[in-house]
Amino acid sequence: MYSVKEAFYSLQGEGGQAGRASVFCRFAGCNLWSGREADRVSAACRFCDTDFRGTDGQNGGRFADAETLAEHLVGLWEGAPDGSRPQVIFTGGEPLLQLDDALIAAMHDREFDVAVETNGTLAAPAGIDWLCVSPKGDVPLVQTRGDELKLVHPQPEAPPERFTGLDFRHFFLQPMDTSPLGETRDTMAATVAYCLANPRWRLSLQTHKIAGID
Ligand SMILES: C[S@@+](CC[C@H](N)C(=O)[O-])C[C@H]1O[C@@H](n2cnc3c(N)ncnc32)[C@H](O)[C@@H]1O
Ligand SMILES: Nc1nc2[nH]cc(C(=O)O)c2c(=O)[nH]1
Ligand code: SF4
Ligand SMILES: [Mg+2]
Repeated sequence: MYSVKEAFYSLQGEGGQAGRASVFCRFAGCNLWSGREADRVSAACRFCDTDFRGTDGQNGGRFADAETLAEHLVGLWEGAPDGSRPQVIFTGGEPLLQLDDALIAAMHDREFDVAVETNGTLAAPAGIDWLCVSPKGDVPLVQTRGDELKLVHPQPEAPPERFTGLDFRHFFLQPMDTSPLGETRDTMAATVAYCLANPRWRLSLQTHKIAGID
């Protein structure tokens, strides 16, 4: 059984695949925050910009098996058959609490590339085509390889230097959106300055927020 908060067709907003049309599957639940505002200050991850509680969002629900969920997600693809590969992005919440070999295989059977956005606290299954790991504070990192490491910045307990030795093809620094915290801190300047001084890091902006899309 899979619990999905919401699913939708949009453009990947962040990281090295930014701008690519994708079906998003947002799983319900996370191991670093309950999702309740009252718990935010005491959570292991405190700056989350996402509502991942329950299964009541657009195209959300509970799905009995991988084939059923895969059919549901394929049905949300709106792109023309132009020779490009369709992509599904599994996110959340924390997708690695639910994503398994059967669901990856079911999407591959339907000719979809599989991308994942994870906090890196759980080992990723094999066969993921684009793995994005986004470490959180002082929480131990288990998944130390992947396609991109996308660090939200600044996090006093997660300085970028801690991660440059890891096995990733791309290193992105993404300015923290402080609006979920009810703050208006300028995180952009520090993020730009770090990338200018440390050129193996590239700037990742949340372009979907600029574009006004999901
Ligand atoms: C909502 S998380 C879900 C996937 C997974 N739990 C994770 O943290 O990577 C998706 C992406 O949004 C990023 N993110 C969450 N809150 C953010 C914020 N306030 N500002 C910038 N990025 C944020 C996360 O770091 C992650 O890369
Ligand atoms: N457009 C868009 N791109 C995204 N990339 C990662 C997202 C996420 O919440 O995991 C996200 C999202 O929520 N929307
Ligand atoms: S780990 Fe990801 S989904 Fe969980 S609270 Fe943090 S940003 Fe949100
Ligand atoms: Mg998001």
